[in-house]
This record gives sequence, C-alpha cells and structure tokens, in this order.
Amino acid sequence: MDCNGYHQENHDQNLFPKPKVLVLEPPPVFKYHEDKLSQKFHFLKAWDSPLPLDQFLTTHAHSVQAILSHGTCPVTNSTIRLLPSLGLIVTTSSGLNQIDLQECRRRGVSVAYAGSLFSADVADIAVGLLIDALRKISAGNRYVTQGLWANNGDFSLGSKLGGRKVGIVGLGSIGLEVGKRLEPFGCNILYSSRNKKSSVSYPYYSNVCELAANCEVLIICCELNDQTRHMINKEVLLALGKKGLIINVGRGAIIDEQEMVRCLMQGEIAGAGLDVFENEPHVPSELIALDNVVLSPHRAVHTEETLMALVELVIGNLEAFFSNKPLLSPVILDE
Ligand SMILES: O=CC(=O)O
Repeated sequence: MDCNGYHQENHDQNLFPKPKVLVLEPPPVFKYHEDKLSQKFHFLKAWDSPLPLDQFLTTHAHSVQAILSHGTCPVTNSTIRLLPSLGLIVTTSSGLNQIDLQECRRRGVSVAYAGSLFSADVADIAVGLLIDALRKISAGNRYVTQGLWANNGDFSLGSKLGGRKVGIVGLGSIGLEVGKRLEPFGCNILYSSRNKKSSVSYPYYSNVCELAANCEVLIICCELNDQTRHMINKEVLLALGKKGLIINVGRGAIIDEQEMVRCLMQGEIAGAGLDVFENEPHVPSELIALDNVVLSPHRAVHTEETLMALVELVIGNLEAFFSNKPLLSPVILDE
C-alpha cells in the first residue's frame, strides 16, 4: 500500500476500502459507465445529498483527496478551499474554463483532463454542422416532415461546400482535425490562433476580425478564457458579413450570443451551426425559431466509443494519483 492508502491489486473492500472521490454534479459519463467506475472508487455524490453543498463538503472535507468533474460543472475556489486534503481534480472535459486553475496552482492541486481524446469527434460535428447549415439538411427535414413538400411548397437553394473559404479560430488539435477534414472537400482554409503554426501552410491572421473579413465561414474551435470571452463580437460578425456562416464547437461564451442572435435575425450574417451556448442548457428562443440555424445539445464530444476510452482515462488518472504515479493526462499549470 502506498502513502495515499491505495492498493492497486486489492479488490477486497473490507480490507482496503475504495478511495473516495467527490462528485459535485453527475458527469455525463456516469449515465453510461457509473457501474464500472464504482467498482474502483467510492463516489461521494454531492448532488444526491440532502445537505447543502457547503455542509456536505465540510462533512467530508478531510476524506476528499480527489474530485471527478466535467465540462459544465464549476469547481470554484470556495469549493477547493473547503477541501484541505484535495490533491487532484479529474475532469472528463477537454475544456478547463470551469475550474479555478489559479487556485489549483496556488494550492498545488493537480488537474487531469481529456486532452485531445475528443478532437476527432468534435471536428466531425463541426463539419456536420457546416454541411447542414450550407445544404439545409435539418431545414429540409422539417420541410418534409411538416408536409410542406407534399403541399407543393418551395424549398430554398443551399450553397456549395467546395471552394468555400473557411476561417478556423483556434488551430489546436480540434482546429487541425477540422482543417484535415475540410481540405479534401475543396475548402480553402485560413486560421487565427495565439501563434502562427509552422506545421501548416494555411494563411494566418493574428486578428480574428481580419480573418472574418477574409472568409465565408468561421469555425470556432478555441478554448474559453479571459482573452477569448466574447471575442466574436459585433465587429467580427459584421466583418464576416451577410453571406457568412458561424459554426461553434468551442464554448458558447466565446461568441457574444445576444449580438449573434441580433445579426442572425437582421440578416447581418447568413446562418449558424451551434453545439454550445452561453447559458446551457438554455438556448435563446430566437435561435430555436430561426430556420437558418442548426442546433445541437453540446454533444460534439460524446460518442459511444470515445466515452469508453474516457472511462479508461478517468480510471487511469485516479489510479495513478492514488498510487503516487504520474497522471496519464495532466494539465500543465504554468506559473
Ligand atoms: O465540451 C466538452 C469538453 O470540453 O470536453
């Protein structure tokens, strides 16, 4: 047994109790794989307790060494401060905006995340939303299922994907996968990113507004942080222009959602394909009513296959932590 009280080969709960892991809100992975996770760890379910959160945390304060979190579950500095034994936060997300990383750094709490596990799945959805928005697949589905086709209605023309100038905002692992998929369709890829990438020959724009002015589609693939919050504002949307489409698989708050809704309603941009929203699961009713908008419930990251791989990664990270081994997918918390 190691100093964290964890014995990897042991399965006898009576002799060696399972390590306790705090869960603030049920992560989506619980819905499918809770049994598998529970074979290894004892989950303290804050949301299931009649106690108010603070009281629940205070009750378990000294026994919580690890938290299992997910993309829309905030782990705030007040939560971290109530847990003096906390050493690890494992999030099932690639995004980290929901965790107070500064407090983790200050306290020496490690963080593990999904890394690029979802990048291919997210890129697939980005391309799917783009094709849907251009070729009106969802709108066509509504047209048929609402009986309009049978009633000799008129269905408007879509636009071609090939030859389109696509601006990728954030050329990390998701953005690169999006580019890789769209090149064979004959799209011209441009991008903006914190830094110019030597691995690609796509034209680079350090300014997102200039990128928008030079492309017909913007695909948001970057992370949400203080620099990117509302980075896609009125100026960028107007630069994208009346024929422009916006696709978002990053985080809702990267776009000024109110401004985007206004631009869509007033025809200042042509359409949108959105997997993420500012205030999930709330989606502005104006977006729901628009026929030129394709909506998806923040599911770009979830496929059966990737969730299986995610469970293994979560288990691997927790086991590594409780046996004092290096984490499988650590977040590097810079000074
Ligand atoms: O959106 C989900 C994630 O960040 O993994």
